[in-house]
Amino acid sequence: MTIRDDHALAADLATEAGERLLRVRERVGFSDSAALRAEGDRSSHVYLMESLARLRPSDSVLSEEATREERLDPRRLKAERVWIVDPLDGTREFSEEGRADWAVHVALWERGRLAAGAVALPAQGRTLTTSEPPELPSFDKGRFRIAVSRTRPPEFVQKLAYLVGADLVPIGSAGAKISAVLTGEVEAYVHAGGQYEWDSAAPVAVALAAGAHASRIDGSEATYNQADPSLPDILVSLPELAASLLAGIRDLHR
Ligand SMILES: Nc1ncnc2c1ncn2[C@@H]1O[C@H](COP(=O)(O)O)[C@@H](OP(=O)(O)O)[C@H]1O
Ligand SMILES: [Mg+2]
Repeated sequence: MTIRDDHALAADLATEAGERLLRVRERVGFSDSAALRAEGDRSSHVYLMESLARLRPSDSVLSEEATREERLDPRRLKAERVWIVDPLDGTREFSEEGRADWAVHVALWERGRLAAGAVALPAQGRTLTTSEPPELPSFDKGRFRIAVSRTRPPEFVQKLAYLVGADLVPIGSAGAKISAVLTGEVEAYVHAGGQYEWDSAAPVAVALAAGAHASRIDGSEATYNQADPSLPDILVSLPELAASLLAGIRDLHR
């Protein structure tokens, strides 16, 4: 692997981790889905940790699959550069044969902001990256589509869809849902009720680089590398839709 810069490194690592996950699916099979999920999470985490230790030895890493002690390591809060990774986002969908809505997330946080990121969608054969952000589709007035969790859709989102004139599209994985906004399968993603920094850091980095709207659902900036990695809600949309979605969410929470 030749390492050009942080954007290229994020893309290369996410893509390679994704190819390894496709091989794990082939090797382990789908008959014992718990075993497949565990092997996918573990092997992808080990690959990303070993690669980052070798290629960026001075940087810190925050990974979903790290131990609690590793995640709470106070050195991360003093570090200038922290890689925030989700080795397998949409673990449930990864373990279901035929599903392509799962992802590998690799983001770099540097001195207070997301500096680079990549989302690999291995079963879709593509990686979205900050080095070459996707060109956003344009939005014509009319009904639009909001991606929601297949298994944990926020309670208010059905009402929100009614209010703003949208249809809900259940998709697994935060990375796959945010990618769906950037590639034109849906126009927005709304989540609330629980999530962590690794679920959104890389896809939000790519969304912002592409010119999409990405924020907390109250409109404030999503901030990363906090002591508590919980980041329970997120809104990503085409820029034209952000104001009406934020207004709708505000009305429903009044
Ligand atoms: N209420 C909640 N609490 C904690 N994590 C949540 C959550 N809802 C979704 N997530 C996490 O966000 C990711 C996308 O979820 P979903 O597919 O339901 O939209 C999943 O990551 P992992 O697959 O990495 O665990 C899932 O665990
Ligand atoms: Mg995740």
